[in-house]
Order: sequence, then structure tokens, then C-alpha cells
Amino acid sequence: MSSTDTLAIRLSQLRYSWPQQQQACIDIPVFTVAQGERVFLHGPSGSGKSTLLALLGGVARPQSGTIHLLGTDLTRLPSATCNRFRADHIGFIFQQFNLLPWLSAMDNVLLPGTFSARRRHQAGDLRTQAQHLLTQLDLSQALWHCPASSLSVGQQQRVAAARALIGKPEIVIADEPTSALDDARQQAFINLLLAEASSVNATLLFVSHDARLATHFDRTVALADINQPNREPA
Ligand SMILES: Nc1ncnc2c1ncn2[C@@H]1O[C@H](COP(=O)(O)OP(=O)(O)OP(=O)(O)O)[C@@H](O)[C@H]1O
Repeated sequence: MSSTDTLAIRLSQLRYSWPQQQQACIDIPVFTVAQGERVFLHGPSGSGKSTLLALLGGVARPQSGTIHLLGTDLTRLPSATCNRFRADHIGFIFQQFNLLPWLSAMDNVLLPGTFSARRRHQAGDLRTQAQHLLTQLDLSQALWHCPASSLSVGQQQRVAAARALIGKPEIVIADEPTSALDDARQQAFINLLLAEASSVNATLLFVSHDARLATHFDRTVALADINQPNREPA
């Protein structure tokens, strides 16, 4: 798989330093993920995982290098276009879920459809897809109209996964979404997430410090093997 167009993610000569820091936090010569691939990326606390995800989401801008997602170089997009691209093509599951606490579980899942006409269109009937995802992710119907703030951590996590998957984004990025769960619930959640990501043919980049979760994925990548922040600038 060599053409940039057939890759979900291609990073090249990507360098990012936080303001006021001399040393790069991210320095990745090359990293690619094929479309439909399910990749587990792990690294210890402080190794730059969240920074890399901020770059992939277009929230942080690199000092140099390129970030191709689905053949589009995010680094060349103006920020409004970049935000639109993210809303249209990427589903995020955040470590703290970032649900709107006053909205119901259902309304949280529907949100991406209000920001993205593409996701709304891809969903067919948005509400029907939301119901399908919540059912598949095992959230009892009795909870669909409860405020997100009243749900348990595990329930909120499944709402966050449904919100990431609605409208069939091509790429789903999950940042430590299982860190608050016990082992059995972690395994169950990952299995549900993988099954649902496959059913919408999404590329999945799952980031965690916990290498024990790696067995579920097509490929495991240690951030330290692709990130070389101590090398001389290219
Ligand atoms: N907003 C920021 N300003 C300055 N430095 C930051 C900022 N956010 C992160 N860093 C630094 O960047 C480095 C990588 O942090 P990052 O949060 O990306 O690591 P991580 O692997 O996601 O860690 P964790 O697993 O604990 O979430 C750390 O040295 C951190 O101090």
C-alpha cells in the first residue's frame, strides 16, 4: 500500500514542540495506517500520545512535516476547513468522553449530525442509526433519554463510542477510553468498539498506555518506535 490516497493516515517528517520548549515532543519520520486497519498505539505517560492525537485532529499545528488523512494534508488547510474536515471524517472518543452533561445520551450521539451534513447524510436516518449504535453498544433503552451526567462511567463510555461512530466517519480515534474501567469491562468495550468500527468499515487508531490491550488489534505500534524526538532535525 504505497499511494497516499489509499492510506487513512500518513505522517511524514512530522515535528511538533510545545511553546517555550526547546526539544520536540513529536518527531515522526514516517507513520502510515491503511484504510480499515485497526491499530493499537501505546506509550508510557508523558510520551506524547495526546499530543499526537491533537495533531491528527488539527487542534495542534506542527512546526514542519505533513499529516495526510484520507489523502488530504491537514497542515495545508485553513483552520475552519480543518475543523470541517475533522467533523466530517473523524470520530473521536476522548479519555474523559467529553459528553455534554445536560444533554441526554441520545442527543449526545446525535450531535455530530448537527455539525456535519456529510455525517448526517451518511447515517441515512440519523435517529435510527443512533438507536442502532446504542443498542449494539449495549446501552439499555431506558437510559437513552437520561442526562449524560446521570450515567455511570461505563455507560458514558458507550455513549461516547456511539457518538464517534455515527454517520460512518472513515477514521475513529480513541484516546485511552478504557482507563476508568476494570479489566472485564475493558475487554467487553474493546470488543464492541472493534465490531462496530468494522461494521462501518472505519479505520481505528486506539491509543493507550496499557499494552495488555494490544491483542485485540490488527497491528500494535509502540510510540517510541515511530517517534524520535531526540534525533537531529532532518
Ligand atoms: N499544553 C501543554 N503545554 C506544554 N507542554 C505540554 C502540554 N501538553 C502536554 N505537554 C507536554 O508534552 C509531553 C507529552 O504529553 P502528552 O500529554 O502528549 O503525553 P501522553 O503520552 O498523552 O501522556 P498520558 O498518558 O499521561 O496522557 C509531556 O512532556 C507534557 O508535559
